[in-house]
Amino acid sequence: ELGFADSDRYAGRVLSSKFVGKNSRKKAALVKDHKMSEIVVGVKPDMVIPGATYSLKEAYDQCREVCAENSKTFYLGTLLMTPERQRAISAISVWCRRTDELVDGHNASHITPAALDRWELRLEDLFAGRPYDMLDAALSDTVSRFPVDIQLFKDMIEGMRMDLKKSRYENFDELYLYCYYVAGTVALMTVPVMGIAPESKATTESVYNAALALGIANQLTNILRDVGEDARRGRIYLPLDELAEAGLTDEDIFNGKVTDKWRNFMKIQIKRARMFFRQAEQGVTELSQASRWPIWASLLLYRQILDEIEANDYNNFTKKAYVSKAKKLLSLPMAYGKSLISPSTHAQPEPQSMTL
Ligand SMILES: CC(C)=CCC/C(C)=C/CC/C(C)=C/CC/C(C)=C/[C@@H]1[C@@H](COP(=O)(O)OP(=O)(O)O)[C@]1(C)CC/C=C(\C)CC/C=C(\C)CCC=C(C)C
Ligand SMILES: [Mn+2]
Repeated sequence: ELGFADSDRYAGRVLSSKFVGKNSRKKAALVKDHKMSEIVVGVKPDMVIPGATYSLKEAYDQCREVCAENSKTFYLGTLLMTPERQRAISAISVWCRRTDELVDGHNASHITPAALDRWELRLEDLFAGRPYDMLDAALSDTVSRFPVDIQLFKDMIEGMRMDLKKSRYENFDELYLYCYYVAGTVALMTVPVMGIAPESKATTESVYNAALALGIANQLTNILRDVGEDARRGRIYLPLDELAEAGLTDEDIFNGKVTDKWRNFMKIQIKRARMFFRQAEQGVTELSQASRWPIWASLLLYRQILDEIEANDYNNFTKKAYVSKAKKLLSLPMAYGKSLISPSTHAQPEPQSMTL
Protein backbone atom coordinates (compact mmCIF):
# COMPACT_ATOMS: atom_id res chain seq x y z
CA GLU A 1 0.00 0.00 0.00
CA LEU A 2 1.33 3.42 -0.91
CA GLY A 3 1.86 6.29 1.46
CA PHE A 4 -1.07 8.32 0.16
CA ALA A 5 -4.69 7.51 0.83
CA ASP A 6 -6.73 9.94 -1.19
CA SER A 7 -6.64 13.13 -3.15
CA ASP A 8 -8.68 14.94 -0.49
CA ARG A 9 -5.61 14.87 1.69
CA TYR A 10 -4.30 17.45 -0.76
CA ALA A 11 -7.55 19.31 -1.38
CA GLY A 12 -7.64 22.71 0.26
CA ARG A 13 -4.07 22.39 1.38
CA VAL A 14 -2.74 24.97 -0.99
CA LEU A 15 -5.71 27.30 -0.65
CA SER A 16 -5.47 27.38 3.10
CA SER A 17 -1.71 27.74 3.13
CA LYS A 18 0.70 30.57 2.49
CA PHE A 19 0.57 29.94 -1.26
CA VAL A 20 -2.68 31.78 -1.82
CA GLY A 21 -2.97 34.86 0.31
CA LYS A 22 -5.90 36.79 1.76
CA ASN A 23 -6.00 38.94 -1.34
CA SER A 24 -6.84 35.96 -3.46
CA ARG A 25 -9.73 34.96 -1.20
CA LYS A 26 -11.14 38.49 -1.38
CA LYS A 27 -10.92 38.39 -5.14
CA ALA A 28 -12.42 34.92 -5.24
CA ALA A 29 -15.36 36.25 -3.23
CA LEU A 30 -15.81 39.02 -5.78
CA VAL A 31 -15.94 36.46 -8.57
CA LYS A 32 -18.56 34.54 -6.65
CA ASP A 33 -20.65 37.61 -5.92
CA HIS A 34 -20.45 38.77 -9.54
CA LYS A 35 -19.05 42.12 -8.63
CA MET A 36 -16.31 41.74 -11.15
CA SER A 37 -17.45 44.82 -13.02
CA GLU A 38 -16.33 46.89 -10.01
CA ILE A 39 -12.75 45.96 -10.69
CA VAL A 40 -12.83 45.83 -14.45
CA VAL A 41 -10.96 48.64 -16.11
CA GLY A 42 -12.58 49.75 -19.32
CA VAL A 43 -9.75 49.28 -21.80
CA LYS A 44 -10.87 48.37 -25.29
CA PRO A 45 -8.84 45.53 -26.85
CA ASP A 46 -8.47 47.54 -30.05
CA MET A 47 -7.11 50.62 -28.31
CA VAL A 48 -3.68 51.88 -29.35
CA ILE A 49 -1.20 51.89 -26.48
CA PRO A 50 0.42 55.35 -26.19
CA GLY A 51 4.10 55.23 -27.12
CA ALA A 52 3.84 51.70 -28.50
CA THR A 53 3.88 50.65 -32.13
CA TYR A 54 1.14 48.05 -31.75
CA SER A 55 -2.47 47.91 -30.66
CA LEU A 56 -3.89 45.67 -27.98
CA LYS A 57 -5.69 43.74 -30.67
CA GLU A 58 -2.37 42.92 -32.31
CA ALA A 59 -0.94 41.95 -28.93
CA TYR A 60 -3.81 39.53 -28.26
CA ASP A 61 -3.64 38.17 -31.83
CA GLN A 62 0.00 37.38 -31.29
CA CYS A 63 -0.83 35.57 -28.02
CA ARG A 64 -3.37 33.51 -29.86
CA GLU A 65 -0.81 32.54 -32.51
CA VAL A 66 1.75 31.52 -29.88
CA CYS A 67 -0.91 29.41 -28.15
CA ALA A 68 -1.97 27.71 -31.36
CA GLU A 69 1.65 26.82 -32.01
CA ASN A 70 2.73 25.68 -28.52
CA SER A 71 -0.21 24.43 -26.46
CA LYS A 72 -2.26 22.51 -29.03
CA THR A 73 -4.57 20.54 -26.71
CA PHE A 74 -5.45 23.56 -24.60
CA TYR A 75 -5.75 25.75 -27.69
CA LEU A 76 -8.59 23.56 -28.98
CA GLY A 77 -10.41 24.19 -25.68
CA THR A 78 -9.90 27.95 -25.95
CA LEU A 79 -11.61 27.97 -29.37
CA LEU A 80 -14.84 27.07 -27.57
CA MET A 81 -14.66 30.12 -25.28
CA THR A 82 -16.29 33.53 -25.60
CA PRO A 83 -13.93 35.99 -27.38
CA GLU A 84 -13.19 37.99 -24.22
CA ARG A 85 -12.30 34.86 -22.23
CA GLN A 86 -10.34 33.48 -25.17
CA ARG A 87 -8.19 36.61 -25.26
CA ALA A 88 -7.57 36.55 -21.51
CA ILE A 89 -6.71 32.84 -21.44
CA SER A 90 -4.35 33.17 -24.38
CA ALA A 91 -2.51 36.03 -22.63
CA ILE A 92 -2.21 33.96 -19.42
CA SER A 93 -1.20 30.87 -21.35
CA VAL A 94 1.55 32.68 -23.27
CA TRP A 95 3.03 34.11 -20.08
CA CYS A 96 3.02 30.57 -18.57
CA ARG A 97 4.66 29.11 -21.66
CA ARG A 98 7.34 31.83 -21.73
CA THR A 99 8.03 31.26 -18.04
CA ASP A 100 8.39 27.52 -18.63
CA GLU A 101 10.61 28.16 -21.66
CA LEU A 102 13.07 30.04 -19.45
CA VAL A 103 14.08 26.75 -17.83
CA ASP A 104 13.09 24.34 -20.64
CA GLY A 105 13.81 26.26 -23.84
CA HIS A 106 16.86 26.79 -26.05
CA ASN A 107 18.52 29.26 -23.67
CA ALA A 108 17.79 27.22 -20.55
CA SER A 109 21.46 26.48 -19.85
CA HIS A 110 22.10 30.23 -19.42
CA ILE A 111 19.22 30.81 -17.03
CA THR A 112 20.24 31.68 -13.49
CA PRO A 113 18.16 32.47 -10.38
CA ALA A 114 18.99 36.15 -11.07
CA ALA A 115 17.32 35.89 -14.49
CA LEU A 116 14.19 34.54 -12.80
CA ASP A 117 14.33 37.45 -10.34
CA ARG A 118 14.38 39.85 -13.31
CA TRP A 119 11.42 38.00 -14.86
CA GLU A 120 9.57 38.51 -11.57
CA LEU A 121 10.31 42.27 -11.59
CA ARG A 122 8.96 42.41 -15.11
CA LEU A 123 5.83 40.65 -13.88
CA GLU A 124 5.37 43.29 -11.18
CA ASP A 125 5.76 45.98 -13.82
CA LEU A 126 3.11 44.52 -16.08
CA PHE A 127 0.71 44.18 -13.14
CA ALA A 128 1.37 47.86 -12.45
CA GLY A 129 0.41 48.72 -16.06
CA ARG A 130 3.99 49.00 -17.35
CA PRO A 131 4.37 46.09 -19.83
CA TYR A 132 7.79 45.43 -21.28
CA ASP A 133 6.72 44.02 -24.65
CA MET A 134 3.67 43.21 -26.75
CA LEU A 135 2.89 39.86 -25.11
CA ASP A 136 3.22 41.40 -21.65
CA ALA A 137 0.86 44.18 -22.76
CA ALA A 138 -1.88 41.65 -23.44
CA LEU A 139 -1.49 40.16 -19.96
CA SER A 140 -1.33 43.62 -18.43
CA ASP A 141 -4.72 44.32 -20.00
CA THR A 142 -6.11 40.94 -18.89
CA VAL A 143 -5.16 41.41 -15.23
CA SER A 144 -6.80 44.82 -15.27
CA ARG A 145 -10.06 43.21 -16.41
CA PHE A 146 -10.10 40.05 -14.28
CA PRO A 147 -9.22 39.75 -10.58
CA VAL A 148 -6.23 37.43 -11.00
CA ASP A 149 -3.78 37.33 -8.10
CA ILE A 150 -0.14 38.17 -8.87
CA GLN A 151 0.96 35.69 -6.17
CA LEU A 152 -0.06 32.79 -8.41
CA PHE A 153 2.29 34.05 -11.14
CA LYS A 154 5.07 34.50 -8.56
CA ASP A 155 4.46 30.94 -7.34
CA MET A 156 4.84 29.69 -10.89
CA ILE A 157 8.23 31.42 -11.12
CA GLU A 158 9.07 29.68 -7.82
CA GLY A 159 8.37 26.37 -9.61
CA MET A 160 10.98 27.34 -12.21
CA ARG A 161 13.47 28.10 -9.40
CA MET A 162 12.74 24.60 -8.11
CA ASP A 163 13.47 23.19 -11.59
CA LEU A 164 16.87 24.92 -11.56
CA LYS A 165 17.78 23.39 -8.19
CA LYS A 166 16.17 20.00 -8.20
CA SER A 167 15.95 17.00 -10.51
CA ARG A 168 14.62 14.36 -8.08
CA TYR A 169 11.53 14.12 -5.85
CA GLU A 170 11.79 11.99 -2.73
CA ASN A 171 8.05 11.37 -2.32
CA PHE A 172 4.63 12.44 -3.58
CA ASP A 173 4.43 15.36 -1.13
CA GLU A 174 7.47 16.92 -2.80
CA LEU A 175 6.14 16.19 -6.26
CA TYR A 176 2.73 17.60 -5.38
CA LEU A 177 4.32 20.88 -4.32
CA TYR A 178 6.18 21.07 -7.66
CA CYS A 179 2.93 20.35 -9.53
CA TYR A 180 1.18 23.10 -7.59
CA TYR A 181 3.89 25.60 -8.54
CA VAL A 182 3.96 24.83 -12.27
CA ALA A 183 0.36 23.79 -12.98
CA GLY A 184 -1.96 24.24 -9.98
CA THR A 185 -1.16 27.94 -10.23
CA VAL A 186 -2.20 27.99 -13.90
CA ALA A 187 -5.56 26.48 -13.02
CA LEU A 188 -6.19 28.94 -10.18
CA MET A 189 -5.33 31.86 -12.49
CA THR A 190 -8.04 30.83 -14.91
CA VAL A 191 -10.98 30.63 -12.46
CA PRO A 192 -11.69 34.40 -12.30
CA VAL A 193 -11.71 34.41 -16.11
CA MET A 194 -13.98 31.36 -16.42
CA GLY A 195 -16.36 32.64 -13.71
CA ILE A 196 -18.59 30.65 -11.38
CA ALA A 197 -22.27 30.13 -12.37
CA PRO A 198 -24.51 32.72 -10.66
CA GLU A 199 -26.94 29.97 -9.67
CA SER A 200 -24.25 27.73 -8.17
CA LYS A 201 -24.50 27.08 -4.45
CA ALA A 202 -21.06 25.49 -4.31
CA THR A 203 -18.56 27.29 -2.11
CA THR A 204 -15.94 29.35 -3.88
CA GLU A 205 -13.31 27.33 -2.06
CA SER A 206 -14.65 24.04 -3.44
CA VAL A 207 -14.50 25.40 -6.99
CA TYR A 208 -10.92 26.59 -6.52
CA ASN A 209 -10.05 23.19 -5.07
CA ALA A 210 -11.50 21.49 -8.14
CA ALA A 211 -9.50 23.80 -10.40
CA LEU A 212 -6.38 23.02 -8.43
CA ALA A 213 -7.08 19.29 -8.81
CA LEU A 214 -7.35 19.74 -12.59
CA GLY A 215 -4.03 21.57 -12.71
CA ILE A 216 -2.39 18.77 -10.69
CA ALA A 217 -4.04 16.07 -12.82
CA ASN A 218 -2.80 17.74 -16.02
CA GLN A 219 0.74 18.03 -14.73
CA LEU A 220 0.85 14.43 -13.44
CA THR A 221 -0.35 13.34 -16.89
CA ASN A 222 2.28 15.52 -18.56
CA ILE A 223 4.95 13.93 -16.34
CA LEU A 224 3.79 10.37 -17.08
CA ARG A 225 3.73 11.10 -20.82
CA ASP A 226 7.25 12.61 -20.82
CA VAL A 227 9.20 10.14 -18.62
CA GLY A 228 11.67 9.24 -21.41
CA GLU A 229 12.11 12.82 -22.61
CA ASP A 230 12.74 14.08 -19.06
CA ALA A 231 15.17 11.22 -18.31
CA ARG A 232 17.21 12.22 -21.37
CA ARG A 233 17.64 15.61 -19.67
CA GLY A 234 18.67 13.87 -16.43
CA ARG A 235 15.33 14.55 -14.73
CA ILE A 236 12.97 12.18 -12.92
CA TYR A 237 9.64 13.67 -11.87
CA LEU A 238 8.48 10.49 -10.12
CA PRO A 239 8.38 9.83 -6.36
CA LEU A 240 11.61 7.97 -5.55
CA ASP A 241 10.10 6.19 -2.53
CA GLU A 242 7.33 4.72 -4.69
CA LEU A 243 9.85 3.71 -7.35
CA ALA A 244 11.86 1.91 -4.64
CA GLU A 245 8.74 0.19 -3.33
CA ALA A 246 8.09 -1.09 -6.84
CA GLY A 247 11.67 -2.43 -6.95
CA LEU A 248 12.85 0.25 -9.41
CA THR A 249 15.80 2.65 -9.38
CA ASP A 250 17.01 5.72 -11.29
CA GLU A 251 18.99 3.38 -13.51
CA ASP A 252 15.84 1.54 -14.59
CA ILE A 253 14.40 4.85 -15.77
CA PHE A 254 17.56 5.76 -17.66
CA ASN A 255 17.73 2.26 -19.23
CA GLY A 256 14.12 2.68 -20.32
CA LYS A 257 13.07 -0.97 -20.42
CA VAL A 258 9.37 -1.75 -20.06
CA THR A 259 9.21 -4.54 -17.48
CA ASP A 260 6.35 -5.88 -15.36
CA LYS A 261 7.69 -3.88 -12.43
CA TRP A 262 7.45 -0.74 -14.56
CA ARG A 263 3.94 -1.60 -15.76
CA ASN A 264 2.77 -2.11 -12.18
CA PHE A 265 4.35 1.15 -11.07
CA MET A 266 2.75 3.02 -13.98
CA LYS A 267 -0.68 1.54 -13.23
CA ILE A 268 -0.57 3.10 -9.77
CA GLN A 269 0.63 6.47 -11.08
CA ILE A 270 -2.10 6.55 -13.75
CA LYS A 271 -4.71 5.67 -11.14
CA ARG A 272 -3.61 8.60 -9.03
CA ALA A 273 -3.74 11.05 -11.95
CA ARG A 274 -7.27 9.84 -12.78
CA MET A 275 -8.27 10.40 -9.16
CA PHE A 276 -7.31 14.07 -9.45
CA PHE A 277 -9.27 14.34 -12.73
CA ARG A 278 -12.31 12.87 -10.94
CA GLN A 279 -11.93 15.37 -8.12
CA ALA A 280 -11.95 18.20 -10.67
CA GLU A 281 -15.14 17.06 -12.41
CA GLN A 282 -17.70 18.45 -9.95
CA GLY A 283 -16.03 21.86 -10.09
CA VAL A 284 -16.38 22.12 -13.87
CA THR A 285 -20.15 21.85 -13.48
CA GLU A 286 -20.13 24.87 -11.14
CA LEU A 287 -18.50 27.14 -13.70
CA SER A 288 -20.44 29.73 -15.68
CA GLN A 289 -22.39 28.15 -18.48
CA ALA A 290 -20.22 29.40 -21.34
CA SER A 291 -17.05 28.11 -19.66
CA ARG A 292 -18.20 24.55 -19.03
CA TRP A 293 -17.81 23.24 -22.59
CA PRO A 294 -14.17 24.39 -23.11
CA ILE A 295 -13.08 23.13 -19.69
CA TRP A 296 -14.84 19.76 -20.08
CA ALA A 297 -13.22 19.48 -23.51
CA SER A 298 -9.74 20.14 -22.16
CA LEU A 299 -10.30 17.73 -19.24
CA LEU A 300 -11.48 14.90 -21.50
CA LEU A 301 -8.76 15.53 -24.08
CA TYR A 302 -5.90 15.66 -21.60
CA ARG A 303 -7.17 12.65 -19.63
CA GLN A 304 -7.08 10.57 -22.81
CA ILE A 305 -3.29 10.84 -22.82
CA LEU A 306 -3.42 8.37 -19.89
CA ASP A 307 -5.44 5.93 -22.05
CA GLU A 308 -2.82 6.28 -24.77
CA ILE A 309 0.01 5.46 -22.33
CA GLU A 310 -1.89 2.25 -21.52
CA ALA A 311 -2.45 1.57 -25.22
CA ASN A 312 1.35 1.90 -25.72
CA ASP A 313 1.80 -0.87 -23.13
CA TYR A 314 3.31 1.70 -20.72
CA ASN A 315 6.24 2.48 -23.01
CA ASN A 316 6.63 6.14 -22.16
CA PHE A 317 10.41 5.86 -22.57
CA THR A 318 10.53 5.93 -26.36
CA LYS A 319 6.89 6.48 -27.41
CA LYS A 320 5.10 9.77 -26.85
CA ALA A 321 1.43 9.14 -25.98
CA TYR A 322 -0.59 11.07 -28.49
CA VAL A 323 -4.34 11.57 -28.87
CA SER A 324 -5.34 11.46 -32.56
CA LYS A 325 -7.22 14.35 -34.17
CA ALA A 326 -10.22 12.07 -34.72
CA LYS A 327 -10.38 11.16 -31.01
CA LYS A 328 -9.99 14.82 -30.08
CA LEU A 329 -12.89 15.82 -32.32
CA LEU A 330 -15.04 12.97 -31.02
CA SER A 331 -14.56 14.29 -27.47
CA LEU A 332 -16.10 17.65 -28.29
CA PRO A 333 -19.78 16.51 -28.45
CA MET A 334 -19.24 14.45 -25.29
CA ALA A 335 -17.85 17.55 -23.55
CA TYR A 336 -20.79 19.55 -24.82
CA GLY A 337 -23.22 17.02 -23.35
CA LYS A 338 -21.50 17.23 -19.97
CA SER A 339 -21.56 21.03 -20.09
CA LEU A 340 -25.37 20.88 -20.05
CA ILE A 341 -25.42 19.48 -16.51
CA SER A 342 -26.66 22.24 -14.21
CA PRO A 343 -24.64 23.53 -11.27
CA SER A 344 -25.63 22.46 -7.76
CA THR A 345 -28.54 24.55 -6.50
CA HIS A 346 -28.17 23.54 -2.86
CA ALA A 347 -25.12 23.55 -0.59
CA GLN A 348 -22.89 20.54 -1.26
CA PRO A 349 -21.84 18.13 1.49
CA GLU A 350 -18.12 17.76 2.12
CA PRO A 351 -16.59 15.65 -0.69
CA GLN A 352 -16.32 11.94 0.01
CA SER A 353 -12.84 10.55 0.45
CA MET A 354 -11.62 8.92 -2.71
CA THR A 355 -9.36 5.98 -2.08
CA LEU A 356 -7.11 4.39 -4.61
C1 LIG B 1 -13.22 24.56 -11.61
C2 LIG B 1 -12.31 24.14 -12.70
C3 LIG B 1 -12.12 22.70 -12.88
C4 LIG B 1 -11.71 25.11 -13.43
C5 LIG B 1 -10.81 24.89 -14.56
C6 LIG B 1 -9.37 25.26 -14.24
C7 LIG B 1 -8.44 24.95 -15.39
C8 LIG B 1 -8.61 25.71 -16.65
C9 LIG B 1 -7.48 24.01 -15.23
C10 LIG B 1 -6.47 23.64 -16.25
C11 LIG B 1 -5.12 24.22 -15.89
C12 LIG B 1 -4.01 23.92 -16.87
C13 LIG B 1 -4.23 24.18 -18.30
C14 LIG B 1 -2.85 23.47 -16.39
C15 LIG B 1 -1.65 23.22 -17.24
C16 LIG B 1 -0.82 22.16 -16.63
C17 LIG B 1 0.45 21.94 -17.39
C18 LIG B 1 0.50 20.83 -18.34
C19 LIG B 1 1.51 22.74 -17.12
C20 LIG B 1 2.79 22.70 -17.81
C21 LIG B 1 3.95 23.14 -17.09
C22 LIG B 1 5.35 22.78 -17.20
O1 LIG B 1 5.54 21.38 -17.38
P1 LIG B 1 6.54 20.73 -18.42
O2 LIG B 1 7.75 21.59 -18.57
O3 LIG B 1 6.76 19.34 -17.99
O4 LIG B 1 5.68 20.75 -19.72
P2 LIG B 1 6.10 20.75 -21.27
O5 LIG B 1 6.63 19.38 -21.52
O6 LIG B 1 7.13 21.82 -21.47
O7 LIG B 1 4.84 21.03 -22.03
C23 LIG B 1 3.40 23.82 -18.23
C24 LIG B 1 4.00 23.70 -19.54
C25 LIG B 1 3.06 25.24 -17.84
C26 LIG B 1 2.60 26.05 -19.01
C27 LIG B 1 1.16 25.79 -19.27
C28 LIG B 1 0.57 26.20 -20.40
C29 LIG B 1 1.29 26.92 -21.45
C30 LIG B 1 -0.85 25.94 -20.58
C31 LIG B 1 -1.65 27.07 -20.02
C32 LIG B 1 -2.98 26.91 -20.59
C33 LIG B 1 -4.00 27.68 -20.26
C34 LIG B 1 -3.93 28.82 -19.31
C35 LIG B 1 -5.26 27.42 -21.00
C36 LIG B 1 -6.36 26.90 -20.11
C37 LIG B 1 -7.47 26.66 -21.02
C38 LIG B 1 -8.19 25.56 -21.07
C39 LIG B 1 -9.18 25.40 -22.15
C40 LIG B 1 -7.99 24.47 -20.09
MN1 LIG C 1 8.34 22.62 -20.26
